[in-house]
Amino acid sequence: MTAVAGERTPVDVAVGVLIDGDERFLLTSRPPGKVYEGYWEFPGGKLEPGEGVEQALARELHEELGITIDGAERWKVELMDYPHARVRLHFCKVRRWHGAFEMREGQQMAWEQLPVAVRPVLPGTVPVLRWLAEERGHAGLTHAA
Ligand SMILES: Nc1nc2c([nH]c(=O)n2[C@H]2C[C@H](O)[C@@H](COP(=O)(O)OP(=O)(O)OP(=O)(O)O)O2)c(=O)[nH]1
Repeated sequence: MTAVAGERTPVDVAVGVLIDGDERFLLTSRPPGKVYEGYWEFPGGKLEPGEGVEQALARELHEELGITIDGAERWKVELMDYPHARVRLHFCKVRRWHGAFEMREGQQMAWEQLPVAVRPVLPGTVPVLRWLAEERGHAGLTHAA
């Protein structure tokens, strides 16, 4: 059977754009053993059956980072086609959380400003950096090539 990219059913993914009091945003590196290992992204993960976006986001951020979020604001939705999957990314801004950060999957974390210092960033992360740049009136590069 031939799989045509456009025909694949997208997998819904909840993604958190955590923003601190200095307007820095949190990036995490993809853990060892996952596709795009070592690439930097906004933390999150796939919705489980029956879950909503906010619920999945709260669960994933707790599982991966050890924090409990106090609300999330839906921001943007983006469809991405990768060779391994077609994903619908639900980006949510998170400004309040509690608990200490623990990298529970062996990933790394970095609080970033534009342009982002860490590299490489995941392809699905690039548009988010552009939206942040637009909101913030940041001209020029958003990340290193
Ligand atoms: N978390 C996250 N995933 C992203 C971003 N951009 C982007 O294209 N993706 C893609 C990569 C993956 O194909 C998918 C997220 O799936 P994942 O494998 O990280 O999710 P998961 O934690 O549920 O993984 P698993 O349990 O199936 O191993 O979304 C992003 O900024 N953050």
